[in-house]
Amino acid sequence: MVKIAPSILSADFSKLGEDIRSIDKYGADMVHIDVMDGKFVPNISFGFPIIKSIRNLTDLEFDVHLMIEEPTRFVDEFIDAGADIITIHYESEVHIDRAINYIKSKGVKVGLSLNPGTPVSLIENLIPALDLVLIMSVNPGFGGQKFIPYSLDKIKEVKALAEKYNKDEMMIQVDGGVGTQNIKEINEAGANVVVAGSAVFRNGEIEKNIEALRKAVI
Ligand SMILES: O=C(CO)[C@@H](O)[C@H](O)COP(=O)(O)O
Ligand SMILES: [Co+2]
Repeated sequence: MVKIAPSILSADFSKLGEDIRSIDKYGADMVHIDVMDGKFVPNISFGFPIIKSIRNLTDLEFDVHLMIEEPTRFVDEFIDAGADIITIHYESEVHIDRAINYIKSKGVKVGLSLNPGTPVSLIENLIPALDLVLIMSVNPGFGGQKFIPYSLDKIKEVKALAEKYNKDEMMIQVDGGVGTQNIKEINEAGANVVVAGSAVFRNGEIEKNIEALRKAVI
């Protein structure tokens, strides 16, 4: 069963607490939290205070996606704010292996994200250390973009590496442009977690939208 991680970047921030309770109530599997610094990506989203303010609203895992330069600088603060999974971008650290090991040493799950233009082959040696690989199916920075079709090939490549290194429990997560129109083929390609922002929060119809995603993957 594919897991659904709503991206709160698309939530209604005038009632964020209500939206967090709704995604929990209507069956989300984790909360995807997109942190953007305006440098690594051309957008700025939110940081520690927002994450702290919603932490006690749900027991769902906080899946924190760091689209920031040199994320290792702030790992401790994101953990203090409530992160359960910290995903950093391959492109955001010179010594990505050290960054991964540092996050692991803190006892939280570690994910590695690849931009659409970054080949899967570059991360093969890192697979054994990872709890999650995040395949960006849009160029990072904004919700509501269109799914990039060749992402399906990258999902299959990551799936093959997970099998090669006996990482059956590794999360293969896809992020960007996921909806009822493509969730089934994304899951069949090998993804076991999908991030969905606009597809979940569209028109504020959270229950209906999550149900439609669940139905579309059957
Ligand atoms: O990390 C990102 C964007 O950079 C994603 O998590 C988006 O926020 C997903 O939004 P949709 O494409 O599902 O609307
Ligand atoms: Co994201």
